[in-house]
Amino acid sequence: MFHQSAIEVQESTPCTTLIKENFTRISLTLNDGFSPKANPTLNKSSCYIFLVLPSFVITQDGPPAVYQSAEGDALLALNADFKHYFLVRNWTGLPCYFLNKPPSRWYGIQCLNGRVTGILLENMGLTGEVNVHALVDLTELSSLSFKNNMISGNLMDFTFNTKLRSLDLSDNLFDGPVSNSLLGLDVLESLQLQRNILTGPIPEFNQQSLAEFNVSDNNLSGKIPRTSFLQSCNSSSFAGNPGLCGLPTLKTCGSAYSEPATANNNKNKTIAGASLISIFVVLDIIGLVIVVLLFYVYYKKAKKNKTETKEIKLEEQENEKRNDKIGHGASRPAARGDGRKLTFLDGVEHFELQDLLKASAEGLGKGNFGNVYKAKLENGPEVVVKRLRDLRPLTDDEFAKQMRLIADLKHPNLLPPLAYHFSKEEKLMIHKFLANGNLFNRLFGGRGINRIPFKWNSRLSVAQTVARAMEYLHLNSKVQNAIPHGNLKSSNVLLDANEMAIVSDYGLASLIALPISAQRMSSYKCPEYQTRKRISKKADIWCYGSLLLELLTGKISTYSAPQGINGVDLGSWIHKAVREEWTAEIFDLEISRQRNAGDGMLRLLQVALRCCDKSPEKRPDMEQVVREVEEIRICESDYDSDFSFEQSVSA
Ligand SMILES: Nc1ncnc2c1ncn2[C@@H]1O[C@H](COP(=O)(O)OP(=O)(O)OP(=O)(O)O)[C@@H](O)[C@H]1O
Repeated sequence: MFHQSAIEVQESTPCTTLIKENFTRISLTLNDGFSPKANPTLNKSSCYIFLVLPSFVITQDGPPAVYQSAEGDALLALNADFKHYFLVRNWTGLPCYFLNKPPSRWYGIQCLNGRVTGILLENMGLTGEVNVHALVDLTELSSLSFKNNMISGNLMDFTFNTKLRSLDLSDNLFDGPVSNSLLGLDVLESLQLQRNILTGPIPEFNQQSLAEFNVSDNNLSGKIPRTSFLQSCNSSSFAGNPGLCGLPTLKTCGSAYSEPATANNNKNKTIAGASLISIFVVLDIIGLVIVVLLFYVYYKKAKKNKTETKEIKLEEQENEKRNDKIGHGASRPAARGDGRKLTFLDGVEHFELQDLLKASAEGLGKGNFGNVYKAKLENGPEVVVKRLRDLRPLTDDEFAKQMRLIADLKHPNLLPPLAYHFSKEEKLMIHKFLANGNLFNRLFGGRGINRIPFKWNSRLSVAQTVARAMEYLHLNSKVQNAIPHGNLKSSNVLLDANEMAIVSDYGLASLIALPISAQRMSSYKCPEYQTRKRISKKADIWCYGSLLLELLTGKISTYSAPQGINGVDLGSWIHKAVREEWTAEIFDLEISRQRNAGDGMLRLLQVALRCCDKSPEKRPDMEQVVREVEEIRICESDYDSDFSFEQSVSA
């Protein structure tokens, strides 16, 4: 039983203040969309607080529980770090509020008795840095998974999460050391930290509870501690950390990692040490002189940097003001200093960086490597400006060389860069603007009543032109140490005014640091990279096959799904469909109804499946692919009729 009373809140009364001042423990019953943190002041007409007495929530499936505002606040702070459009809309109201079924409506949050016990936010493309202290108030947390996102920053402090059993932060961009606070988690059963950018030594994990442990593919270094738990792990748990040594890996450690001294050799060391004291005194003096010198140099440098930072800030403010003046919401690229110039790859200066900054700009989207803007130059063309971030450290010359190599690839179905800008603060690529959008949107966007059908002939033509462009790249690319395209997917196939496919975003793999390209580029999603960390130009072929599967099925593939959208593992799905003989459902209805399309669709499907073969060696090369897709004839008539499957798919 509980009693309700309602008080009307004065206009502009901060709800949090009211709660704190009047009641020690209260529960709130409010409309969705309320969050004490997000809406500290509520409107008089919309804010009624129903006090629930006694002061705890009666849960329907457990003992009474107190609403933990600190837990709610901790989750909202996480939400603010991620700024994920879905979570921002979904995490409203109160988490773990049990008066209504289902008990928790916050996506990814598990609750028990009104407390947060689990956070499962996997494969969502989450970005941002999580505060190190983000979890201190989530003391009932038993499982946490941020698996396969793009979260960066140091690992969190887990000191207060003593009930944590399962922690999965794999496939992210966490850097810095493995937190020692993990050693205090006595019930931890599974720790998955693989495929991040963690550095430093492995702490001495030895909890009895631990059953699963993986820190592979980071940048960890030093000798693996000789605790019984770590020594019982398989060497694959440590693989892909070039700096790690000692058992269970096969890499022996050099003398720098020798065992701690025993009592016996301590004695010897003491004797030898006495004779070395005088040497150390001399070395100390030399060291002191070096330290003083270093301080002096550092001080001079810091002073210089401070002046430079101030200059940059002033310049950015100036740019922002200028953008405001011409009324553009998007924060656009700023550039400064000596590098205040654009380099045109055809050798002719068409406009200046300043013209670009003055032009009216419109955000086109946020790619995996930075924001993309359309800029309309005064009396000039419309261009696309791509701000590149997360590049590996490159000199001016290295960047210029890669740009030149990319620009030298000339084919009617490739979109070369027009110009670039390289400075310490900003790396930009400029392309011609193509007005008809990209293949991803053409295939999957606007599937409503007003949709203009994307007919078989157009799809086949896209398949053929993309194949030709890819063949050219494979035969001519000289971009160093990288697969020729590296990021082929439907959003990187643009359409010109005649729906002709133009392939973009090629050759960038050489500019991006490996852990980042492995996270974000479509070619790294191929099976051989997922299982064995192997990558070759055959990954491009796999991407091409995956693109064909999207064209044929009208379904979004996991390999190209943008952040926040779930795709389908199309290769497995089709094999299942073939096995279970419901082949007619494989093809997108928009094309399967078309007369004469059947034979061509089946042949293209066979090419696609061979390109997607799990074994890279069995995939055809691009020349062979071009021959096969060009043999498929464009239909003379492109009208709809019932198409029945007389042939079976032999995959
Ligand atoms: N030259 C262009 N003309 C028209 N639209 C473009 C052009 N270049 C990019 N776009 C559009 O801008 C958006 C962002 O492009 P971008 O290539 O950065 O991101 P993405 O393809 O989603 O991911 P990735 O960074 O992995 O390539 C996409 O919708 C893309 O189609």
